[in-house]
Amino acid sequence: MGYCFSDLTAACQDDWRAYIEHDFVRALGDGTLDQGAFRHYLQQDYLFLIHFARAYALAAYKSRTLADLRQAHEGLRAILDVELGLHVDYCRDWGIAETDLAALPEARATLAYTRYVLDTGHRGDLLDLHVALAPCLVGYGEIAGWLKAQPFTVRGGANPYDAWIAMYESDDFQAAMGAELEWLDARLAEVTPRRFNELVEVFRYATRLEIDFWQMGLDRAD
Ligand SMILES: Cc1ncc(CO)c(N)n1
Repeated sequence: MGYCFSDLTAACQDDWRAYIEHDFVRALGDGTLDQGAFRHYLQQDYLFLIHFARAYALAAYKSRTLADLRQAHEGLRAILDVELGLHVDYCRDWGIAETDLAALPEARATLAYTRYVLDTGHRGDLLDLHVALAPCLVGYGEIAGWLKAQPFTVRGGANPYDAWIAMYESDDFQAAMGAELEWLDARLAEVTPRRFNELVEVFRYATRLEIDFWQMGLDRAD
């Protein structure tokens, strides 16, 4: 006993690295990503963020303490007031209007990932739901840090994706990731080996679905 978040990534190391170091991420870093692929990703990410917000509403419903309820409320507020607002502005800069976003058909990879998270939350408890959400929040924070450390990463005006990287390396996003890690470490410290193995499976599926999400962008898959 006495698990922590890094035990989850260690238990699915190959999938975790394949997600963090995906070709989509590398091409964002060196600025060579196909712009049509990025636009497709941005559109699907709008739909993703709407379901991500719903998952925090589910976390509120699943909360047994006032502290957990407040945390879920803050997560939902941050997605609605900050992340989705930034996303809509950012899409506009890429020539995608908000009215177009609202009418988008959902790609299968978006559907699979978001509904997996919501289903995991419905059938499980708050910890299952947080573990299913961890690849999103912790993963993107780690991706920003990984890109920063890569020699091929181009920053500033020479990289059309610089603002995307900056969003996830921002103090706000990194602080949200830190708070989530703290919450997960406290809960994982108390689980049995059997429960930990169940959570590893949830984490592995969610990580694989994040890999599929990057690939969906690269392939412009519907
Ligand atoms: C698919 C996906 N995962 C994670 C994040 C980070 O919030 C995002 N915006 N999109």
